[in-house]
Amino acid sequence: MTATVLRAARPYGGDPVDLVLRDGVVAEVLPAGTGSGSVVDADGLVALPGLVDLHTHLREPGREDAETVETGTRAAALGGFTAVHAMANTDPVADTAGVVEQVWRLGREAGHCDVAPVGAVTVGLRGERLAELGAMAESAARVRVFSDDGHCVSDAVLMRRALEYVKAFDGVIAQHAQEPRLTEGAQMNEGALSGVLGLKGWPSVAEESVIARDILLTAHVGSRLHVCHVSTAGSVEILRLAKERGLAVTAEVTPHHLLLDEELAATYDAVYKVNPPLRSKADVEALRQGVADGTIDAIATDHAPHAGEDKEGEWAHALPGMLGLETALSVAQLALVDTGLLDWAGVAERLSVAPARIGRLAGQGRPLSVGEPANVVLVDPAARWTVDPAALASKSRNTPYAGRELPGRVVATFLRGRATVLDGALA
Ligand SMILES: NC(=O)N[C@@H](CC(=O)O)C(=O)O
Repeated sequence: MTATVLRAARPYGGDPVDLVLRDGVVAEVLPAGTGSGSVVDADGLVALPGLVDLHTHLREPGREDAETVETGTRAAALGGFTAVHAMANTDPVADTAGVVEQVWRLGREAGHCDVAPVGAVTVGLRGERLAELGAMAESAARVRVFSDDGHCVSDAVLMRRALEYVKAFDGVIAQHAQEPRLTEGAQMNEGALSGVLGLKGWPSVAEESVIARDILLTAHVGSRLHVCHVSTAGSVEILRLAKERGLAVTAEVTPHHLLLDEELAATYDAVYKVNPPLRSKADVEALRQGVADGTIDAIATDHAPHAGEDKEGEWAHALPGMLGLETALSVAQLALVDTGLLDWAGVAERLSVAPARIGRLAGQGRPLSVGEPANVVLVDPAARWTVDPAALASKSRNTPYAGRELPGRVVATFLRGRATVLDGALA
């Protein structure tokens, strides 16, 4: 097979080299300008391992009007991702081997990136009895991450059983930490602003109390817990304590919680309505620090496409959720790299290495060294682009960054040596 030479690419932002991709792996790492093969000019571009998303809503089956596996994974590749975890809150819910295999197969057929289906923890996400976790783990989809995302596994006995069950196949329970009674009817962050705007508040303690309980349960049964989209300073503090004790807990934060805050609710534009809600400026700062010091292991998009009618009209009636796949790397650069909190190696760790490790995805999140799978993204950190919702590959338009200029552009993405994106467009 002809080699592809990523000419003068800068792995992790370091010195330029020629990365030679052949037969699906990084075949050689040579002095810049010396590799031979089909050349991609990567001068000035940062090379990172292909990004891995722990939290993507692909909406298929059930809401193909908002997204499909094909359109969602296309958006993923354009965002620099070589693998995504597809959330289970589909219709039907991904709570059986049949549904997760269907999603996994659709991902293979689309071919834009690997799709790792997430299995539901409970049947129908109803929080009443465990789904067939073992059958999903043993299916062709090889499920390792289980989540009732959008719904919290609030029953302590069920949560304990789920944590115990997944130990058998090294699975992880990804908890959407939201105490249901404390968040009934909640619309935005609880605080002075929610009072002023007349929108029912979602208190931080609704998230923090579940995280604290789950950490204790995990420690008790000796299992693995992952906390989805952490959004408060208090959650970061609890996670920091748990990690100091060496507990097997990991956590993710979304790009939007690292950049946007609750003041956007004052627009009453439901594009800013999301679950968990945008928080205070102090929370945003604590989340950034948490990512920088490793308390938060991963950045995960929570890409949540919604059809136009579900986001129009009154805030209280709109569905929560924002697009994320095509802007994640740019937002990470803006919030973390350009602020000096993280270098490119840190970005690779949070957006590729850690999510692959947490999801137990073989062949993803690997170093850019000889013999490793050639999953690579090339990003131009000097580029600037203005987000045009109509130009996104996602089937939905609910980006919170419409009209906003962002730094950093994905130039190319390679999945096992094959270009899925070249010159910023689908290959
Ligand atoms: N994150 C979101 O705001 N929305 C999620 C589900 C959810 O977490 O409520 C979705 O599926 O749209």
